[in-house]
Amino acid sequence: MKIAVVGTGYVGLVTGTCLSETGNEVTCVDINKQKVQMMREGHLPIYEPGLESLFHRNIAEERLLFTTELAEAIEDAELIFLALPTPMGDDGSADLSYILSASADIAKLIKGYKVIITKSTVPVGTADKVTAIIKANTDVEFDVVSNPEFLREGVAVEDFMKPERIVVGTKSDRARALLTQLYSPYVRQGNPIIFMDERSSELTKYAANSFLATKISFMNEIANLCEKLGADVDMVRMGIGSDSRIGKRFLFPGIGYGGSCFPKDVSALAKSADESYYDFKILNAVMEVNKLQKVAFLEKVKDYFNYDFDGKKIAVWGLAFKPETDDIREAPAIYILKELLEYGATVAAYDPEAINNFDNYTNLKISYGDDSYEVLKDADALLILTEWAVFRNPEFSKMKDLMKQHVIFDGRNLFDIDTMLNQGFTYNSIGRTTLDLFQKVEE
Ligand SMILES: NC(=O)C1=CN([C@@H]2O[C@H](COP(=O)(O)OP(=O)(O)OC[C@H]3O[C@@H](n4cnc5c(N)ncnc54)[C@H](O)[C@@H]3O)[C@@H](O)[C@H]2O)C=CC1
Ligand SMILES: O=C(O)[C@H]1O[C@H](OP(=O)(O)OP(=O)(O)OC[C@H]2O[C@@H](n3ccc(=O)[nH]c3=O)[C@H](O)[C@@H]2O)[C@H](O)[C@@H](O)[C@@H]1O
Repeated sequence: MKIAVVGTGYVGLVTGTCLSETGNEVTCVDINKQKVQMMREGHLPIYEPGLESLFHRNIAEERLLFTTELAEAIEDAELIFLALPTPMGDDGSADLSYILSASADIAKLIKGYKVIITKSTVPVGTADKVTAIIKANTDVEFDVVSNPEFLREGVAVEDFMKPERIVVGTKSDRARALLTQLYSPYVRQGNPIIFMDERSSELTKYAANSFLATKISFMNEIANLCEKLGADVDMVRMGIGSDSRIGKRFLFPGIGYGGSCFPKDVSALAKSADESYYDFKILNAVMEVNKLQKVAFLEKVKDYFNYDFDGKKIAVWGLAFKPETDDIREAPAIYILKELLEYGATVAAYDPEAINNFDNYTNLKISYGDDSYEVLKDADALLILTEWAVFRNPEFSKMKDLMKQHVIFDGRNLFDIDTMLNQGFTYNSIGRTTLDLFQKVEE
């Protein structure tokens, strides 16, 4: 099939590449000229495990092309995917301007039947808006389909190639047949393509992200309670996760969810509810808990140093909002590092992939190391903010040789508490240790 993908970010580039992998001819279009040039020269603009080999293979087979010209991308394509940003607007709702203006541009260019497919996360009613805009600009036949994407960064290729489900919102039989044909290679293991109306499909995406965010905020509150009650959240997590009605996944407490999606999507759903005069109480609590989680983590650090970071060096492991990505959008590290600098600390940070993005985006006056150990030299404490695999099994003796004070604040519960105490570290993690325990260790 001939396909156009509009927008080549984390979703568009993975979608385009994975659709070309099953033999489709895909042209990806982006307004960012530098990015398109880079991809034409065979370089990936993002770090995403497993993407590079597929990207090179399909470029070499001439099934994956890149352009800055919308007209060129959509000319022969029957299916046009919109993988454009839908960022959080000033009032917390989803900003649809990219989607609506691209739809108008597409409408002015199409000459024959097209299916315009929204992959971006968009509020309920967007398919209707896109349909109205296209209708106002062309007499050509078309269908608008909602096809939300559920991939996770870091495992995006695997998620796209073997999705647990594909959701398609359309009332058109013609579009349904085309999408069934397109996606059949991806559901050979029997995972369903779930067809529904456009509005239900649009809401499914927000409901999924909001439910996962709710699980995380719930566990963060359980973790906070564990610290007050002297319980261990990892034990509680295993205890409840083995109940299949609850499930093991997305129960990890930490320093709050980040990324380009959960924060904006939970907010957008709450805003949609508001606009419909529905008070979605749970969502408001989910956002509030998330906002406070990183604040509470930092509060422990501030407490430990009596709010005085004069002459203190803080080492940081992890800047990305999660491991296996270079994405730093809404990463808790941004808030935490800004605050540490405000309080006068010197900060040295290491992340395997996200340093460039972090530095370009925040421009903070911190130093960056080439590896986990470099940043530890003379550090008064280490903060672990992202659970990259490379941090999981460090040489503790080497760490101690480098650090001035053997203090670790672990925002991702990477280590066993007894091991850390035996190694001689003052160790604080999420929902497992309390400041009281610190004091005991020091006595
Ligand atoms: N990042 C993720 O893991 C997931 C994101 N989504 C949703 O997918 C959508 C896209 O997200 P990302 O890929 O993360 O965004 P992104 O910000 O990484 O990429 C968007 C791309 O669109 C390009 N662009 C902007 N205006 C354009 C135009 N008029 N024509 C052509 N290209 C244009 C930008 O230059 C950029 O390359 C959002 O709605 C997001 O909520 C859904 C599932 C997963
Ligand atoms: O709509 C989207 O963009 C995507 O959002 C999330 O994917 P992603 O943001 O890539 O990452 P997740 O693995 O979901 O993690 C999100 C945040 O939650 C945090 N998290 C996750 C799981 C957990 O148990 N605890 C926890 O704190 C992570 O550290 C991270 O900051 C969803 O998992 C995807 O299904 C969805 O397609």
